[in-house]
Amino acid sequence: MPPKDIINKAADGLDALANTLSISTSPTSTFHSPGSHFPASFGRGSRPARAPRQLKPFNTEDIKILLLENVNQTALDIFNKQGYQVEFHKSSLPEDQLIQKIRDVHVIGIRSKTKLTDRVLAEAKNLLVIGCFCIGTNQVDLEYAAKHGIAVFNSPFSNSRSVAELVIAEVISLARQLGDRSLELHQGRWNKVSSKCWEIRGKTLGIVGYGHIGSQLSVLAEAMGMAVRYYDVVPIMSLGTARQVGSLQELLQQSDFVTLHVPELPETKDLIGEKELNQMKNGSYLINASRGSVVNIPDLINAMKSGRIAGAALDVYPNEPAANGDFFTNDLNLWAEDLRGLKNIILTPHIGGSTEEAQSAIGVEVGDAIVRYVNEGVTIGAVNMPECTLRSIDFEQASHIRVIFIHHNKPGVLRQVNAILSDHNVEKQISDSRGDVAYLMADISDVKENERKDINEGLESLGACILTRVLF
Ligand SMILES: NC(=O)C1=CN([C@@H]2O[C@H](COP(=O)(O)OP(=O)(O)OC[C@H]3O[C@@H](n4cnc5c(N)ncnc54)[C@H](O)[C@@H]3O)[C@@H](O)[C@H]2O)C=CC1
Ligand SMILES: O=C(O)C(=O)COP(=O)(O)O
Repeated sequence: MPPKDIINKAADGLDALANTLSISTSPTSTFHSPGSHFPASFGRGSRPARAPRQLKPFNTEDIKILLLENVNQTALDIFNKQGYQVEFHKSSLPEDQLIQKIRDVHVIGIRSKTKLTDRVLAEAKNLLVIGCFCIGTNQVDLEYAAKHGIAVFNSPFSNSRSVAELVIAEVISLARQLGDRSLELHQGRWNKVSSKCWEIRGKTLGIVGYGHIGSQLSVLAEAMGMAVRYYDVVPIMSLGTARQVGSLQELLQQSDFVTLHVPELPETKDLIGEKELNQMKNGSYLINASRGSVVNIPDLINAMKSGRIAGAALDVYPNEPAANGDFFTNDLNLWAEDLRGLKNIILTPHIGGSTEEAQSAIGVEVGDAIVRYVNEGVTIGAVNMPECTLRSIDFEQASHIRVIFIHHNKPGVLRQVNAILSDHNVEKQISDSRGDVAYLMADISDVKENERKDINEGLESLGACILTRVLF
């Protein structure tokens, strides 16, 4: 009978998982070489390049992955190529079903809708990694995940351009009241007006949050002849002739259009409410494609009814329907029908990042990151773990193993780890910490099959252990 305990989550007693993963040193024909993600010279200095060995920690067919929210086909292709068992859903799941399913899987892939709270994650005893196939990670309890040895990856900028282009379209559409004119004609009404319709040339765009999306938008807006001002909590280099202003109030007072591109944080909740709407220019416009919590929508409704705000475009809402075809009514958000009844408001169903280009790029980016993490333990790009990598094990190094040890960041742990590894030659090692959690990778040479188990059990027995994985 082959030895089985290759992955163990010490804190949670992961016997069930361990029993499903059997050791095998012969890669299947579907196995995709993780080494191919890095240039051949990666980290090698002047040594001649040698073929990287595929780490094969276990039968990859045993890895179970739950993909929700219509994650792109590109990711499915990557996981299928690995032989992972993929369960795919087009929408998010109600919490009780999510809890049921998450108990079983090693990987979960979500987008912005699925909330992975501590309550849900507490049930995820087998979970190694979460892939957010989007930019935002506010839907995941990142700290809880890290403390339980669960890495989280996202795609930090693959849909930024799509959001920026949508916002440009909305600036013009609001200035020309396109939504209303189109709706009227769809209803058979001809209504040719120029009153309160404007060119955007020469107008000021105020960007709140000058990160990946805000700065991309800045370039597009200037190309359309707009003046750009931005407010951010950190100093950021201006692109083109855009100018950073010192306060949100200053930005609101100067801008004809205000657009929000901040993450969901406690500090950005209701960032725009009654006070801020009153600071905006009379007849100005508000665009929110960040998160629904950033704007106080009842206050916006009042400001639009009073005419202070001449138009708005919203792509995100505090509560969003779970699936296409679901209704956007007062059952979901108390003010939904009031909002829908306003003039010159563009309401879109969270489609800022929903383009073919963005979704296929995100599928590849997050899919690859997950495979690298599962197969090689590489955390580059993780949002809640220290970022560590080691150059791949060479093909000739057949008896080398890679040890991954996620642990509490306490004094003396590395001494204990090295005592366990001291009978072997540690070829290379890296260790880094992020808050309370530390991550160690070590490649060890000439380890016999029976010694792998000893190393695994030795590391697992340390009090600081969160998760030990032995890959070979
Ligand atoms: N509607 C959609 O489909 C999409 C929405 N998003 C949302 O857009 C957000 C922004 O995305 P990125 O530009 O990629 O993020 P980013 O992290 O590159 O930039 C965010 C910027 O906001 C700034 N910031 C943080 N708190 C602030 C505050 N209180 N006031 C002013 N600035 C503040 C940060 O310093 C940073 O420069 C994401 O977090 C996500 O929630 C992202 C992609 C698609
Ligand atoms: O990337 C983000 O943060 C987004 O908001 C896009 O979310 P989605 O992938 O459309 O659920």
